Amino acid sequence: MQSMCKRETEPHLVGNPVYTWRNILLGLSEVHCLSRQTTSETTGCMFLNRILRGVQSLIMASKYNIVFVLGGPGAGKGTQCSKIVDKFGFIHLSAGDLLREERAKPGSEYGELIENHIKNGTIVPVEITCSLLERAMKDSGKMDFLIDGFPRNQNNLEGWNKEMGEKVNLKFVLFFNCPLEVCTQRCLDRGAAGSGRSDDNLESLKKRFDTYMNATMPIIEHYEEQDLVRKIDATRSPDEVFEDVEKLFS
Ligand SMILES: Nc1ncnc2c1ncn2[C@@H]1O[C@H](COP(=O)(O)OP(=O)(O)OP(=O)(O)O)[C@@H](O)[C@H]1O
Ligand SMILES: Nc1ccn([C@@H]2O[C@H](COP(=O)(O)O)[C@@H](O)[C@H]2O)c(=O)n1
Repeated sequence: MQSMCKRETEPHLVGNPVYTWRNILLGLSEVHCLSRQTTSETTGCMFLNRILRGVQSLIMASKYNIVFVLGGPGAGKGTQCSKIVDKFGFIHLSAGDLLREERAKPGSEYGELIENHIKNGTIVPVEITCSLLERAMKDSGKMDFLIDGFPRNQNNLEGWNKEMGEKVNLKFVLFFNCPLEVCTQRCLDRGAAGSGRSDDNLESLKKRFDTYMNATMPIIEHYEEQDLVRKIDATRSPDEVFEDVEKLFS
């Protein structure tokens, strides 16, 4: 049977609501025509597949698109995220920034706990971080997010998967690879330039690196096994790093 109308089947359109509804309606109208004609089972399956693709596309369109951004303290995650935002219109949510904001709220029930974790370079329980992230996502009214500095340990990963796993489409994990010495110097310079961060000092940095090596690297390895990690050499200048980054979003 001849196709009644040209359909869009390009993979990049999957998730696009117009494409989704168009394919569902075309599939349904073809099934309707088929039911009035004698035709093979194979052709029927083809049209059913088309409908299923449309439904799948609809489900994808209703999910948040996520890129996790990971790397050591000072690797340049925030710097690159702001360039991605400018060029590709994502919403940047930094888990660390959200925790610092929560800590600063007068009367926050978690303020003290968050400050203790930040100073010690340890990781705040996922229930707190995940709910801050989900609230920020909902409040933005947008669908495409860079989630910077998350998931940082097994507890982050499990809590996120439980609460958000079904609501998101994880596109990839952007990993800024940078040696400890370079990262340390960047954070110390940031502190000296007046970042005001209670953890841009040598004592906190040692603890943050410990957490990074022992708790965050296994998470990156976990995503590597799923072929989701896009590793970038973050030792170069911000513009040079971005040349590689933008290729992943184009
Ligand atoms: N490619 C780069 N070369 C040199 N300096 C950089 C580069 N990228 C960022 N910086 C500087 O290093 C410091 C840390 O950068 P940034 O805040 O982007 O890192 P981060 O990975 O988000 O850090 P953190 O995890 O501690 O929040 C900043 O002062 C920033 O200006
Ligand atoms: N998922 C996270 C992210 C951050 N933290 C705490 O915030 C500190 C600063 O994080 P940056 O990403 O801004 O460097 C970090 O050392 C943690 O104490 C967290 O608990 N969970």
